[in-house]
Formats: sequence, structure tokens, C-alpha cells
Amino acid sequence: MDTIFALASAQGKAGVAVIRLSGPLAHSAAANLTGSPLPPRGMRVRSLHASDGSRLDDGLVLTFQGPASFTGEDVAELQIHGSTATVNAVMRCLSDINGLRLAEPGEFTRRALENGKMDLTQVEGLADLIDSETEAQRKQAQTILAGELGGLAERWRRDLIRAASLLEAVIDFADEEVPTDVSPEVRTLVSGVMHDLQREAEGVKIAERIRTGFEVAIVGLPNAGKSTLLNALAGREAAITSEYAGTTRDVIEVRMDLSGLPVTLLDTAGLRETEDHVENLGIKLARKRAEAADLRVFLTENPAELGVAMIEGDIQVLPKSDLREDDEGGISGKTGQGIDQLISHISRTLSAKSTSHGIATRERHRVALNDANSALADAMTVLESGPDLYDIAAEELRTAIRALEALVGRIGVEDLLDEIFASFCLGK
Ligand SMILES: Nc1nc2c(ncn2[C@@H]2O[C@H](COP(=O)(O)OP(=O)(O)OP(=O)(O)O)[C@@H](O)[C@H]2O)c(=O)[nH]1
Ligand SMILES: [K+]
Ligand SMILES: [Mg+2]
Repeated sequence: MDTIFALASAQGKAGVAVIRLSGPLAHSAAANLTGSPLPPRGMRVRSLHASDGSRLDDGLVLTFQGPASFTGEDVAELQIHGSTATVNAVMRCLSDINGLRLAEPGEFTRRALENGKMDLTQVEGLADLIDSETEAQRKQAQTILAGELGGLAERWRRDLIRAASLLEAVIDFADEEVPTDVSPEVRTLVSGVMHDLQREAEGVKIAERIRTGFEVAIVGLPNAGKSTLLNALAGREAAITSEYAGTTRDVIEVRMDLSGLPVTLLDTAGLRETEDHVENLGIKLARKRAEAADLRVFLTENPAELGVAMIEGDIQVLPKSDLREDDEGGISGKTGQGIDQLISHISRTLSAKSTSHGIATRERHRVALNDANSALADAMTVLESGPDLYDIAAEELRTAIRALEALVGRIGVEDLLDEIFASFCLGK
């Protein structure tokens, strides 16, 4: 096994940079730089020197002894001054040591997975945590990283193994008197797991929104003030505004943190009948994106004239309240009137949608949960036919168990790993 190293902290200037080493030579390589032995597990302030004896830096050297480390291997961390030149000099010295090489993106975490320090869902949780920008994303990533989905999968798996072994006991006794009717217990176990699987699979859509962001589209007639409103919400000139109807053609996206929820606001072309070919392309795109969005803000007196369906939860606000006599329910991107209310309305609506999700967060999870669930549904059907078909029911249970093992990465995910780890940055 190679010993790998990489900068674990971000590139660029900082007070401190952390270089991480993992593998059989991690401790000896670190000791090579410090010129003195290191404890198998501990923290020392040391001067680091190049092989020609020239001084590199002073730093803090941490050693972890496998398997009690992030990767499960021997690990050393060098905390040094965070300058590009210092980091480069230390990295150069490390690459000169025989048996050491630069880590590939995600390779530390991959070793942690391979050494059983975390399951695949936790690896995904770690990637999400590193990418998290808002409070809701951070909390969701922490739940997965803590292993809660893996823990659930393990509980389901145990219940299904118990159910399968009950059926197998009957199969083994086929020629003799069957001790008891096992089917009530099997049914209870299987339907309990099915109930949980359904709940988790249904929650993925919302959980995935928290992970990747909710889309909120602003729609209205040309010149309703959509782009002005977008700019007011974003607090910057993200979109061009003008008195000419038909100014916006492409969909303008602005990412925001709305009370902890990640939101992408979409400004769209004003919706109307027009002969202008390019404007028409923009209008088609506007309708498509608005319909696919999680929530629509109708900036209009009359939603029905826009040709985009207004569904439950969508928000209607009246444009240009500063020009109106009665400003009930109105908003003005120009004066800022009603903006705070709109922001809290949007975040209330999205929060209400987000409360109903479970722990699973990805399409990959949903597919595995559904695979397991449909095998269990088949098992329940087969059970109806009585003990003669128990072997088939048991086989369906094993199919479900395999799907849950794939969920946590215990089996059948080799081809997925490269894709998952490619999304990691270097040093993770
Ligand atoms: N008085 C007033 N004028 C506004 C308000 N919002 C926008 N305007 C003006 O209305 C005109 C159109 O604004 P835009 O933001 O470009 O409108 P839009 O809906 O994006 O227009 P299209 O992209 O062409 O569909 C501009 O001259 C704005 O200055 C508002 O709240 N009050
Ligand atoms: K305009
Ligand atoms: Mg516009």
C-alpha cells in the first residue's frame, strides 16, 4: 500500500496549512522531516528540515496510529505556516521520499471507506458537508455523516435476515411437521421495513432540494418588474432592467441563502404573445423552467393570463406597489416595499415543504430503497401462497437485503466509487 500525502487545507494564503500523510510510511516520513522520532500517537512542536539540512518551517506534527485514524491507517498531519512557498517546499521534500506519492482526489476518504471507517452514505455525507453553504445543508450533511442512514439500513437488514431465516427454517423442515406458522411474524417484519423504505424514498425529493437548492421562479407580464424584483432580492444588479418590454430573454439564476435554505431564484422572460423569434424562445424557456421550479412567484394582477399553472403554495404579489393607490399585497422592487414580507413568505413555504423529509438524500438512495421495497412487495405476494413458495419469498428477501447492502456500499458499488470520489477535492 502506497503512502499518500496532500494538502488537506485550502489552497492559498492562510495562518496555518495542514498537510496530511496516510499509509505505512506516514510516521517515518514525518520523522524524516523533523529529524527525530515521533510518538505513535500524539502531538509535537518540531522544526522541519529538508534532506540537505536546510530549515523548512516550524510546525505542529500530529500522529495517529491505525486503525484509530481517519483512514484507518497510520496518519501524520503537519500543521505549518499557510504560505504557498512553505507548502510547496514541504510537499517537494515529501515527494522526494521513496514510497510516498501525492494523493488522488478523495483518496483519503476512499481508504477510510475501504478500511471500514465509514460506509458509502457517510462518504456522501462528508462530500455534502464540505460543499454545504447553508444551515439546512450543514444539518442534513451532519445527519448522514453521523451514519444515521447506515444505521437504519442495518436495522432493516437485521429484520429481513430474521424474516428470511424464519422462512428457511420452514423450508428445511419441509418433510416433517412444521413447528409453528411463521408467516405472521415474517409479515410483520417485512411490512415494518416496507413502511420505513417508502417513507425514506418519498423524502428524497425534498432532501435532494436541500442538498442542491430549491428553485423559485419569478413570472409575470413583460415590464411587470421581475428583473427589478430579482435584483432587490439578490441585493445586486444580477439582471438587466429597462423600460423596454421584452428585456429579459435568458433565465437569470441567483443563488441565495434564504433563512438557512439554499435557493436559486430564477428571473424569466415576460410572458406574452409576440412575433419576435428570439423573445419567443425566451418565453418558451421561461414557461418550462417556471413549471419545473419548486415554487413560483406570480408578479401579476391576474395569474390566469400568464399561461403558467398556479399551484398550491405558489405566491401571488401585485407589481409596482409604489404606483398603486391601494398597496394591499403589493411589492415594489424599486422602493423595497414588501420585499421582506416576500422573503419570509418564500422561506416559510419552503420550510413547510422541507419538514417532511427523512434521512436519505440522493437519487442513488431512492433507487436502492425502491429496489428493496419492490422485492419485499413481491415477497409479500408470494407469501400468500403458503409454505410451498417460501423458498421464492426468501429469495425476494435476499434481493432486498442486497439492495440495502448496496445502499451502504457493502456490495456492488465498485463502478460507482470512481464517480463519487471524483467529486472530492484533493486532500479529502
Ligand atoms: N415604479 C416602479 N417601477 C418599476 C418597479 N419595478 C420595475 N419598475 C420599472 O419598470 C420597468 C421594467 O422593469 P423590469 O425589471 O425590466 O421588468 P421585467 O418584468 O423584468 O421586464 P421584462 O424582462 O421585459 O419582462 C423598468 O423601467 C423599471 O425601472 C416598481 O416596483 N415600481
Ligand atoms: K423590461
Ligand atoms: Mg426582465
